[in-house]
Amino acid sequence: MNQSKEQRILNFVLQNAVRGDPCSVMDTIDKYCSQKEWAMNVGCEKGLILDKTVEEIKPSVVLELGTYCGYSAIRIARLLKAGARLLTVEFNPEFAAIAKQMIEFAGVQDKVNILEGPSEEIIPQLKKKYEVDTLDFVFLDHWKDRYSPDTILLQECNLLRKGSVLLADNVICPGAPEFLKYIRNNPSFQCTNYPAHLEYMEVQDAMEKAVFLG
Ligand SMILES: O=c1[nH]cnc2c(O)c(F)c(-c3ccc(F)cc3)c(-c3ccc(F)cc3)c12
Ligand SMILES: [Mg+2]
Repeated sequence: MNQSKEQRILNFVLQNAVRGDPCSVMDTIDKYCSQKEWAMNVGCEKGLILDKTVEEIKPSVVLELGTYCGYSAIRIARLLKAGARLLTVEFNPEFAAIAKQMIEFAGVQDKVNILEGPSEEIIPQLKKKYEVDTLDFVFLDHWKDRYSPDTILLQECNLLRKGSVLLADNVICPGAPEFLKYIRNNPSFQCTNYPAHLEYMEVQDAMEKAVFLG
């Protein structure tokens, strides 16, 4: 049975990156996806915006929606302080299996917990099943139509506290107009837009940061 693109990306990393070196894994994925096969990793330009946000917040508990191959999970986990943890949600079991291997190869598995399933089912379980009190940082990178319902769900589940930061990928390409309308018109959020480019392409994209004001 021929391999998936995601399996090819993993194999390229296993053969070319340095085990236990997160930057080497990120660089190797970026190399493969810019030179051989495009894939929807956040990439290096938007990845820098993600890095700066994580470094600014110094979060203890992070939620990522949309693991894919684990690129941004590795990107975030490498910056987390001792004892801090990343919960990353992926509904596609093939992607989750690839991400698990990618995260282990990078050596950040002790900081990362991959939760397989739809975000709308997992978010309500975070407090009781995953012992989360509140989230310091949420990276939305799953499916644009889920951005606003999941943001509402996070609030309903009391998972946000004053100062919790949301960062959403792809608000221009493919675009999340409903989310932008919701979050920018909501007095409980302070929004900032970060123009960038679609990963590995010369196409406009942007990330939106939203700080929960409580
Ligand atoms: O779905 C996504 N989740 C997270 N990040 C994504 C991302 O960073 C992307 F760049 C794209 C993208 C954008 C433009 C394009 F042409 C192809 C894919 C997608 C995406 C959008 C529509 C789909 F039908 C499938 C994938 C996603
Ligand atoms: Mg994305």
